Amino acid sequence: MSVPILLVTGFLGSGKTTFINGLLHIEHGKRIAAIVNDFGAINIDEALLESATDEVIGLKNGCICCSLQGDLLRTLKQVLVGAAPDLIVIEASGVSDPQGIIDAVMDPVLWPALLLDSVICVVDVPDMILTAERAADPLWLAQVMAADIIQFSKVDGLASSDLSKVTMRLRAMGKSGFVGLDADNGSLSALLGFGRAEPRGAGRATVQSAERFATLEWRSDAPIPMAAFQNAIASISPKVLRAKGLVSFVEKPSTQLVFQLVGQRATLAPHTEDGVGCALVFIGEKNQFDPETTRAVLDAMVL
Ligand SMILES: Nc1nc2c(ncn2[C@@H]2O[C@H](COP(=O)(O)OP(=O)(O)OP(=O)(O)O)[C@@H](O)[C@H]2O)c(=O)[nH]1
Repeated sequence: MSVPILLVTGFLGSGKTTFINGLLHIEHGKRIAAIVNDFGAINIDEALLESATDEVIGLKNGCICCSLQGDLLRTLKQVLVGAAPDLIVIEASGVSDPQGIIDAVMDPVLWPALLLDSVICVVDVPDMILTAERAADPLWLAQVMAADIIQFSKVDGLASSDLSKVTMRLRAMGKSGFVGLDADNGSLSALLGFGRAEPRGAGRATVQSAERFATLEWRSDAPIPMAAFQNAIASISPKVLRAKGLVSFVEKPSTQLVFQLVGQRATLAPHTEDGVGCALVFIGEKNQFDPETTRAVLDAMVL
């Protein structure tokens, strides 16, 4: 029997990892392998999902829709060796056009053993409301249009009229499958089988992201002062689309925290494991975000 694949796509910081984490924590009795792709060299998503499932495989430093397509196929073959899982969840990076991944998993050699079941696009509802240009972004559009199912994220506290407006806009784009309004109430059975009947021939030309985005990986073995970190992030954030990683502060050096920045919203949350030092990744549009200037700001925190 073929192993179903659930492909989770969505823009940078839309909530893909959070959604998958929610899914993996539901009591479903299935053995799930998760393949997560981060654009940068630090695969924080892999670390965040590790406690939730049997097998998490991180593919980093590129995009599984283009430069890492070969790695994705090798990984899928490896996952199928021995006792195959009941389900494979693939998290695309926020800069991936899912069409490249859809094309890759339709590989004729793998096809009998795998079935691309459903493509889910996580849509950040407040971002769609507040960022006027989002709906015209070719990458965002490619992610939404490739999806069988739209999963709304960040709807807590949102007016129902805002949610209706967003739903209507997506319906006008031809989208009809909407499930779960937060990561906790999505259930596997509601997600599987959705797109199975969809014809998925060789796709359209994919949206290329390599020319559009720049990334920076920044590490420090030493903890950093919290105030210096806050100041550095305040000065960097206007030019950054997404940042995430682990940080530890001199005020509590052996406690690592998970740092998340989406747009202008930054959060720090406890990490499940203790550790010292920082490993952060920043992503921005090349025409706004300069990795070397950003590195200098971050380096100044530890001098
Ligand atoms: N309030 C709220 N916050 C959310 C929700 N989903 C995600 N977030 C927050 O949004 C931030 C980004 O979430 P992730 O799940 O890492 O997003 P992602 O799409 O995996 O990000 P990338 O893969 O880096 O593009 C984190 O700070 C999450 O805690 C949600 O439904 N509600």
